[in-house]
Amino acid sequence: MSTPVSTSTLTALGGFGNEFATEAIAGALPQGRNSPQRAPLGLYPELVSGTAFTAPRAANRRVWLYRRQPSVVTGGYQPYASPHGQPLWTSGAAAGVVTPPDPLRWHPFPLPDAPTDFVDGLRTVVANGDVDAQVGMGALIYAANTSMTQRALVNADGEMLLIPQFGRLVITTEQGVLNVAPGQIALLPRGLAFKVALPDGASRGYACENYGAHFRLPELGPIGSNGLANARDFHSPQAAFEAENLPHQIVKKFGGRLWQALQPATPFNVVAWHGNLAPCVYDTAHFMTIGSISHDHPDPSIFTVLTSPSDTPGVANCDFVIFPPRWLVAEDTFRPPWYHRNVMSEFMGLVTGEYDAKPEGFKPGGASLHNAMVPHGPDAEAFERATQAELQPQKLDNTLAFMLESRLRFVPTAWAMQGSGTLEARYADCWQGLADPLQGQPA
Ligand SMILES: O=C(O)Cc1cc(O)ccc1O
Ligand SMILES: [Fe+2]
Repeated sequence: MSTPVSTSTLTALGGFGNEFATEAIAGALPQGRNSPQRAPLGLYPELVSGTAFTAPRAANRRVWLYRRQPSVVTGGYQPYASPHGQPLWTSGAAAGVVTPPDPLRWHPFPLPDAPTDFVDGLRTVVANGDVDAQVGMGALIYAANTSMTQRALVNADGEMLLIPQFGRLVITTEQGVLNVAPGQIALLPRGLAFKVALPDGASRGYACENYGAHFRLPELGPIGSNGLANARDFHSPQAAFEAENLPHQIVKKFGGRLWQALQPATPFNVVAWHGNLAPCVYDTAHFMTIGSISHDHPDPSIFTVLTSPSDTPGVANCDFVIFPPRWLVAEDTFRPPWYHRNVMSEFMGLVTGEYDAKPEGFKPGGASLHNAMVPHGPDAEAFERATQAELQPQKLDNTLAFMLESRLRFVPTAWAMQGSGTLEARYADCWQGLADPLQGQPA
């Protein structure tokens, strides 16, 4: 059942993947059946299936919408062309360039000069898999300065995880309104219409377009029944619809391409809904972080917020992992990440502050890529600092980095490698200062 919870801005529904029931007009939700002969208020029932009808009950996700007009009224689509064009939101491995076996890092991505909204401000940085196979994901950056007003986005290719880096987002969805600030994340189901307003003006952040299985909370194993991201801290909106029924352009991502249609009425016309497929917001400040209280640096899987599984148990299509403020107390331990090579591929971004493995070179609004088996770890400066430090309890504060980790190698786009102008030319040099301690000693 849905539990109403109060936040400062709205009364939201607490829980992850819960069976919620919400109505913007009392009595709008049918009782005892999903599709009565005549639904209350004459509304149209519409079912959105986020999983196959026959998916196991524990994984099954769907929502019933009760709306003023069903979404079939949108009508026909044309290929999308905005005033500025949007060829830079590409999908899957096939749309990328040849992937070098080097570690890659990007300076903060630029903000637009011209008026640019969320849709036109999206850029694919790296991607893997294939939208039609429902496998893989894209890691994107958005940089925008204009609110979407009479324009909505529908992504049929994947769910979208938004990670604002600066500037708040107000996201109007078919199922209600989400307020998202940096430090928080939003998860928007595949196929849901939404539009993004920017109350602070300019705004930048990261997006994960997940073509694969729904993000879910990870298993907790020996951690037990509490911890990491707790289900109750995810908030879905109450049903809300736009009173002003204005025409909207619908931009649809479908099969790796963008399409547009003009409909005479708003798609944000859902008066009531019930189900377990819903957009939600999560504040990373609520993450219950676990770490070593003896010695050694644990695997970063302890920081998993959400995971999109693949067909192989334990091998993720995508893990969304955060590095939040936390205490370091491990004794006789090299505290930053170890030097490593990983069969999984790692894309990282920084929302705020410093990341302990790269205190200087990795900047908020930038990104890094360490693909499968690409060696990486602390830069020479971080190594020097960590090996010399007196190991007092230390608070890593005012910081938030994240990682999108995937079983599939990430392929950078031409925009990431050239167009953005932000690829660091000599990232790998950050390790050149790592001296050989046996240099000069007799063999
Ligand atoms: O490479 C990185 O910075 C991410 C990372 C962090 C960590 O604590 C352990 C392994 C790992 O890949
Ligand atoms: Fe790593």
